[in-house]
Amino acid sequence: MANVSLPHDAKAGPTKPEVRAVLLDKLDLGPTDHFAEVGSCTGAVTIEAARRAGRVTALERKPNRIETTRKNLAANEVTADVDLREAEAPEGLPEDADVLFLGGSRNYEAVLDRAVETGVGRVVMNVSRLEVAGAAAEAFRERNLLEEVVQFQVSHGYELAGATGFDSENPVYMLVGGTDDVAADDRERRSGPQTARRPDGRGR
Ligand SMILES: C[S@@+](CC[C@H](N)C(=O)[O-])C[C@H]1O[C@@H](n2cnc3c(N)ncnc32)[C@H](O)[C@@H]1O
Repeated sequence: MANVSLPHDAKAGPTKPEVRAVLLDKLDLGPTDHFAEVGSCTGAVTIEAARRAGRVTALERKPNRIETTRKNLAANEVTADVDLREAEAPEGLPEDADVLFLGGSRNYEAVLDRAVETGVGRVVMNVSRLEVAGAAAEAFRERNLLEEVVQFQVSHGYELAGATGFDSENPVYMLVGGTDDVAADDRERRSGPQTARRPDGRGR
């Protein structure tokens, strides 16, 4: 993966590189895709998306953070047309997005409603708080958007008394779905269906 340079900081983010790697696999962006992002913040995801999609529309509600996105974007090489909007979604969302990423959770139900109305093919949301993850999974299900829930945690090794200890990052809940049946079929073929049950059939 090409490096992302983030010389400018924001109070939240950036989405960590390992999380971005999984996210990019789920977003499955191609050169004809219009990617929309809610909560661009440091721009780490915006930059990665702008190297893969044809167009990017990135929204951020906080003026200082959209400025951070802008500066970090300028410090990196990207190929897409990028439109940065200071807006609180669902305000400012484009009508013709193919892929939507919610990195920020404010108004997420209204954002998902808009995704359904405008027929966004793939929708992915990252959540770090347990209660928000549960409510958001329910909101995806109610709108018939949910295909997969992925939960993972990254730990980084560090030198500990001549051996290796680990520092753990917060777990991430990634909700993956969309309105695009073809894309869903493709993903299912590649990675198997969402398992509501454990392979041993015990359903936990
Ligand atoms: C966890 S940060 C996202 C980090 C980002 N992916 C990165 O790599 O820097 C969440 C961001 O979403 C923004 N946000 C939350 N809800 C939003 C909404 N409805 N519209 C626009 N921005 C939103 C917050 O201001 C915050 O900057």
